[in-house]
Amino acid sequence: MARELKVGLLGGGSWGTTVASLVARNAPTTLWARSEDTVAEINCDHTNRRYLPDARLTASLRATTELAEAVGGADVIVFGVPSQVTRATAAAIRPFIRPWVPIISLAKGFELSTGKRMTEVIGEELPGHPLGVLTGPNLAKEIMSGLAAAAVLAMDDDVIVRELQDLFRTGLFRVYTNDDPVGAELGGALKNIFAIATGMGDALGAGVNTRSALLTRSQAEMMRLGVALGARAETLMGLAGMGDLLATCTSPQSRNRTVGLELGSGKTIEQVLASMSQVAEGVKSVGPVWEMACARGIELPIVREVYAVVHEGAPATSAFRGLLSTAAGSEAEPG
Ligand SMILES: NC(=O)C1=CN([C@@H]2O[C@H](COP(=O)(O)OP(=O)(O)OC[C@H]3O[C@@H](n4cnc5c(N)ncnc54)[C@H](OP(=O)(O)O)[C@@H]3O)[C@@H](O)[C@H]2O)C=CC1
Ligand SMILES: O=C(CO)COP(=O)(O)O
Repeated sequence: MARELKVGLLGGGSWGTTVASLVARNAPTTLWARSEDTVAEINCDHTNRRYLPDARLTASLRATTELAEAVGGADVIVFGVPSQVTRATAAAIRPFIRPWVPIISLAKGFELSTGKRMTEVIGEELPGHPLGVLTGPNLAKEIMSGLAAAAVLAMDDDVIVRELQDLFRTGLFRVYTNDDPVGAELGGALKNIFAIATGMGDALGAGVNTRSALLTRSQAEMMRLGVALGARAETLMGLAGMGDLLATCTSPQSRNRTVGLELGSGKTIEQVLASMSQVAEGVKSVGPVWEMACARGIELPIVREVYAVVHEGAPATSAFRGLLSTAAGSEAEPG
């Protein structure tokens, strides 16, 4: 079944290119990137050195700068652009896509202006399409270097999700189905904020005990807000939540953790962003997430401290003083 489907994937960065290369092993796949150089390199050399310096891509993967060519004949569309350009990209493909084609989102962020999840944004711009997310502890460069990984493909429709599972999986990329797309999407987006916190702590010399406490309390914050926003707790305990939290908070490859490391070393957020050429979604997500928590009266001490460093110019050292000064009551309570 999967071999008969044509796939159009939007986004020629680290993750869009990685997923396109995996899917191209299973089905004809066309990747859209806005850069002519990236497209020419993928088609001629089967590489995308700017984002995946050492990776060799599946030779059958085709790339184009034309949206119509990527999505016009596609049976499945995959969104791999950063969250803040997802709405514009969805609007731009509207004239070209066929009705009822399933759309899978890879992005792990919230829209800055609305606080919406990416499948909400895509659904508003492209109504009438089955929507899903592919997410989990999936560092692009690791996967392209041939190391095994696992992900969840989450959709409300359990027939479509099983048909699409075969598109994404390979021998080393295990794809589990999941019927809680809201929870899977929230887990992937929320963990980025905690990776910034972990990076700050590591830069300040946190020990293994401290980091373990921070990760565990991060998981508790993810559960508190995630469940209030409609996630199922078991989804947040799985690959899309706990799994991705562990990967992103501990890997030197994580861009969000790197942002935290740099903030912890004393740089301002402006200096950190000026030195980065890749997206770290947690920087934009922390504002909407903090607002959602405040609006619901949900206490998230770690998110509060990351917000203060990113948006209010507070030093990372004061974030840790702030966390330590929060009274430790019952483990079931915030703090
Ligand atoms: N990297 C990873 O390991 C993983 C990332 N993700 C998620 O995937 C999403 C994409 O991240 P990733 O691929 O890593 O990002 P990268 O920073 O590696 O690449 C960003 C891509 O977006 C493109 N882009 C930027 N602005 C625009 C725009 N205005 N219109 C169209 N395209 C644009 C860039 O194009 P150009 O090169 O022309 O600037 C580039 O192709 C994020 O939400 C991320 O959280 C999820 C799992 C793993
Ligand atoms: O989502 C990711 C791993 O699952 C990638 O994390 P970063 O965006 O922090 O690199």
